[in-house]
Amino acid sequence: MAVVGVLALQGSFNEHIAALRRLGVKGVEIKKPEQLDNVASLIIPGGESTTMAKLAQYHNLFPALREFVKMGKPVWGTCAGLIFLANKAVGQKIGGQELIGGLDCTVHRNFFGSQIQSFETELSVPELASKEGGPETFRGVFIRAPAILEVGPEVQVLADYPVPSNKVLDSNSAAEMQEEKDWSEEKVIVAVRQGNLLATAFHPELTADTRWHSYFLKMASNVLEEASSSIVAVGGVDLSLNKQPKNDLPIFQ
Ligand SMILES: NC(=O)CC[C@H](N)C(=O)O
Repeated sequence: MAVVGVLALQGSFNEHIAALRRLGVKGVEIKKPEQLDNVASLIIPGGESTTMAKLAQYHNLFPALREFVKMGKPVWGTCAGLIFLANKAVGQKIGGQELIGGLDCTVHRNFFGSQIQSFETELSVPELASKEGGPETFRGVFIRAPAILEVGPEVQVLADYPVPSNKVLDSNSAAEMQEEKDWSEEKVIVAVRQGNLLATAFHPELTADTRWHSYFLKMASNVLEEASSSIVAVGGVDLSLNKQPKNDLPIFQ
């Protein structure tokens, strides 16, 4: 199994590396653009997306990260990493922040409120249920978490979470949301997959449950296998790695 790169600018990269280690897989820290050449897949951890974006700009990582995504290499973004991968982010500071883009969705950066409105919940994730009938629920750790408000047609929703419908419209704090008794329910999306991209609004690396990491490793090996078989199919010209994301550039707000 090839090593997995973990973007190590800020946030929970050590926890991702430890989770990979528990599965017998080596995670390597990525801090510079050229280090991306040594890995076949990448995890972008949670943390503080504006800080991470500033550090990524400082190290000139954005062009290489966009190229990595565009080439169809497997990438998983957790929490701030999800924000990084989104084509469009709302609820940001004026001026916004640079994104990698590629994931056809609109993400709300602090949808569930501030740090003190962080929470844990059991999520239903049918994709994680084992064939032997293992649990399909997963303990979602949401820390100042984003939520996905809209997805494009190529995005597969893996998990969602119920919230009051007016919350989706005007994004009050999670505390206000709990106080409103007579809310009608709507759902926001908290885990998605789009081809080579996986994104979760919560932090699987902060739990002892490695099923999301296993899911990503399996997804990555399938994506890479498909890519290498298409190289053989077209005599050395890898068409699958020239796929363009739906929207070429992320929108900054
Ligand atoms: N836990 C997290 O990764 C929080 C992400 C945070 N909402 C941000 O904008 O960076």
